[in-house]
Amino acid sequence: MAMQSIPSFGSPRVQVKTLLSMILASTKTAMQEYENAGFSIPAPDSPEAHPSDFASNLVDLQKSIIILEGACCKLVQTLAPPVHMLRNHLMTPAEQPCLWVAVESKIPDILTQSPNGMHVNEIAKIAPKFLEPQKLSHIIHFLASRGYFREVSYNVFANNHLSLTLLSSNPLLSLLYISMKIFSKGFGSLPDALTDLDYGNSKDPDKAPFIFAVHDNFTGGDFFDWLQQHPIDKEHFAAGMVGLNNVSTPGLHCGVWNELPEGASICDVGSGVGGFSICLARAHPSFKVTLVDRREVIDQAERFWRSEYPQAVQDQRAAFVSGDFLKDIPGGHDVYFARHIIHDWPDSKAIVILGNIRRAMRLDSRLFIEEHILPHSNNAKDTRTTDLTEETFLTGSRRLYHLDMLMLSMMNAKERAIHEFDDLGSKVGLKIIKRWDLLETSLLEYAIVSV
Ligand SMILES: C[S@@+](CC[C@H](N)C(=O)[O-])C[C@H]1O[C@@H](n2cnc3c(N)ncnc32)[C@H](O)[C@@H]1O
Repeated sequence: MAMQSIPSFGSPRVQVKTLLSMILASTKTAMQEYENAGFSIPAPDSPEAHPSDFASNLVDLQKSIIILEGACCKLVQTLAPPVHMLRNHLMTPAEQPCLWVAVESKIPDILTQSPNGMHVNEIAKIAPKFLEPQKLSHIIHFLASRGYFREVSYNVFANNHLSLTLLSSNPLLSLLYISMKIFSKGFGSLPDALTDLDYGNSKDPDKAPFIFAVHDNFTGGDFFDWLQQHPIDKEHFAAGMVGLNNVSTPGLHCGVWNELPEGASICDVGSGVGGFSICLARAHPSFKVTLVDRREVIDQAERFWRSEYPQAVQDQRAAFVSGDFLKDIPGGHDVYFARHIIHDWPDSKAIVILGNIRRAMRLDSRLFIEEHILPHSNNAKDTRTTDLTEETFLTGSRRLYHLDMLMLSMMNAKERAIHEFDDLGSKVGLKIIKRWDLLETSLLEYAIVSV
């Protein structure tokens, strides 16, 4: 897509025109991408999934959607009175709980039996948990106003394209659960935790805002320690990570994995249950994958692989090592890979993890870190642009800053800009030698610079 840019100081009229042309261009690109991939444009009211829903390689489509979304928001923000925007933000707390009521009561699953719609009284009768029909009507009306479900006639609802994402088979819903039940505790305590003398000044994960919220009922430690003491939450966290992998596979499609020799051994540091490495092992059956995580998670990982990919376990192409990456990481692998690990930790601990990986590496080992990268820069000439460019909308994606806040509130950690990843590496004799753009994340390759 051609890049458009105007100075941020252009007149509002010019800005509006630029935004409109971005909206037009990105809409055309999105439509073209569907056509190029052989798909029709999805119908929002359709009660059936669209074949593109499961296509993870439509990167240009995803890019055009990010630009379209950013430009639409900016346009509304430009033209709307500011209190309009503020009032919109005041409404967000109801969204996740209402979505979760729909999921837990299996409303989308129930509606698949009735594509032309079902009365709310009937839905309430079939729902697995007690739901008072009038209250349920409030919930579904609210969700329909947000684009989930279609109201066919008064109080008669049908699934639509968006509500299909709430089917109980979608593992990503575990992220909705942890977001609503767990992450909300961290966010909710931010104002008090940030101004608390003890917690506010600390960069220790054991003193993160989330721990401030739960400390009365917690024996101490960081969020991952807390998770181990809460089995249902732990299961949801693992499932959510797997679900996330299903919607963010460009990392797998990036050419680097094809460069590796047959039989390469890959150490997935902080693997979780192996949402990424199970896809990697399937795509490259000669690779040997070693998963490293906390003991309880590694037990969970082994169960997950035995159920999802037993052949790999039987052929000893997957090994499960319990350990603490803040202490030690198994040595001698061809490749070290860590996805969404460094962002979980403040600098002092991130340096320890990278240092341990560095010590585990052979001189010819390769190291790949997959993370979100903030668009800040420490180069004065290269500071984040305030121009209205497509690049601005891509890198300034709101999800990035949401994650940054999430890391702060859960672990006193953060998302980082590229120079911060450079700085971390330089502390332990590593240097970034290549960056692959994976749309929302980047894959950074580090090499050893000092022995
Ligand atoms: C955000 S998850 C990322 C999981 C996986 N890399 C992925 O992308 O799906 C962070 C992982 O780090 C693990 N972890 C946290 N502290 C750890 C420690 N001290 N040693 C080993 N693993 C740890 C957690 O159990 C969790 O599985």
